[in-house]
Amino acid sequence: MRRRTFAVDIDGTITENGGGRIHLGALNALRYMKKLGHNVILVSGRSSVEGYLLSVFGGLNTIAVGENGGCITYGANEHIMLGNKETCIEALHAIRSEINVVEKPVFPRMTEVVLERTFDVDDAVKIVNARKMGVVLSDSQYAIHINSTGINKATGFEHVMNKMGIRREDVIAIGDSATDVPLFKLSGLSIAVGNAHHTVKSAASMHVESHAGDGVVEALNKIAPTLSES
Ligand SMILES: O=C(O)COP(=O)(O)O
Ligand SMILES: [Mg+2]
Repeated sequence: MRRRTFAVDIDGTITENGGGRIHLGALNALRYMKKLGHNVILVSGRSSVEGYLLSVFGGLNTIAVGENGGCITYGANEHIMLGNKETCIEALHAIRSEINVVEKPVFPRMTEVVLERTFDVDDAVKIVNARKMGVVLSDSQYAIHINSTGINKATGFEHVMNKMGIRREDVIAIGDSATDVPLFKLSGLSIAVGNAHHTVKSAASMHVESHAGDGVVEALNKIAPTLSES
């Protein structure tokens, strides 16, 4: 059997709703993929520790890419950090001098700044680009992230691919928002769940009708016949 690697988003993908509750059918289906011998790795804008703990308790590969690609956790004391949080904080101050923004109450971040979705991202992008601040902003539909330039879910997941010798053609990405698009482009097969914006669906190789966790179950059922190919 050809081992595939599922790179799976969390919020809006393996959850039941915006509240973050895990869709047990989706988790069960992903755990079954792991049982078949495939890799299943969470790639999220959440902290890498949240993703790591979910991977442990969820029975997936005990690796997690968090902070929108800025931090990869391989174990309790093994964290790889990509990006410079100081630069992101400077950008926050620059944005805040012109726009009212609120930091989202999330678990501590090592490499990025996370904001509530209470402002127009494009307005903030104009501010940081005009000042050439070396950051990128992205909206996961759950939060707005300020990461160092060049840091996104693809760069974070590439660290895992290099460490594990995973080929792009063997990666299957599943996600729901703009922050998953870099991962889609990196993957041999990418799947957008039904609640994804049409621009996200267009960036994926396929999309399903069902939303979030139900969409993950639908997607895995759809591609199951191809997974047994060598
Ligand atoms: O943006 C976040 O913090 C979480 O969102 P994600 O799991 O969909 O990447
Ligand atoms: Mg998401």
